[in-house]
Amino acid sequence: MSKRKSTLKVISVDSEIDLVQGLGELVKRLAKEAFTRQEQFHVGLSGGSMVKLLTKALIEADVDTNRWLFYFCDERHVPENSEDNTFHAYRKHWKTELPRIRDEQFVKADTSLDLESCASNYEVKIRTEVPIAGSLPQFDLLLLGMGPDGHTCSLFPEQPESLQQIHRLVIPIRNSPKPPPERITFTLPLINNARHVAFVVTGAEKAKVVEDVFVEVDKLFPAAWVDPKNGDLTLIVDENSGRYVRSLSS
Ligand SMILES: O=C1O[C@H](COP(=O)(O)O)[C@@H](O)[C@H](O)[C@H]1O
Repeated sequence: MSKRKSTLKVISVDSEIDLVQGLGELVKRLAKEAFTRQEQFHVGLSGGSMVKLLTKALIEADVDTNRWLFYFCDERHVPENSEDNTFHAYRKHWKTELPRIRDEQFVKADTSLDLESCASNYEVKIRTEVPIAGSLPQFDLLLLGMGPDGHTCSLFPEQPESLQQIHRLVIPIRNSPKPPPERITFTLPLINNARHVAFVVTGAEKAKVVEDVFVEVDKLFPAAWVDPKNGDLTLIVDENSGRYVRSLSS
């Protein structure tokens, strides 16, 4: 029996140009599908390498983002104008590269609140904005990255208790092994209620963990817990990170 309930689709590409194209096609298709059900397309963003890749993908796909709403699967608890803040990173790029995306399309965390309030306040915003399915908010798409240690969002292998959270949808993270130390993050119940979760993972230093997570489904790695219960799971890898998962690609 498969170790995962969802079916994994692997898109393995040979260049960044192809990766950007594949990501652009995916988001465009999922947005179109969402608009057959509802007025808005609800997308959860990750930080790190995703910022530049998604920016390029949206430009390349030349997609109308007018009715998209952007959320943050995790956020660093730092001032909004800090270089470490994920909203700041997107805003900085999109202001010049995707100027049609408006500030009010971001549903962002209020990092001026204390850490605990920042997490609980963001959960309330998500419960208010995102359509509900099975009593939980259901994102149309979550775009996730994965670190070389197998962390995703701000769920880290050193903090396995964060994977056991069943009541809260957004939790505070203290002493994050990766700086900055204070963050908030989506939890597994929210992540696994999404209609579609897509990981985008690049770089040779992640090849082994990609195998551990997506072939072995080794639960030592938080990313291996991502398994949308009624949704689809896609992995987009480049020639370096995807070295050991070629056999899974369609
Ligand atoms: O700290 C974080 O790291 C992960 C992975 O980042 P990457 O640069 O290795 O792709 C990212 O997905 C997450 O949002 C971020 O807070």
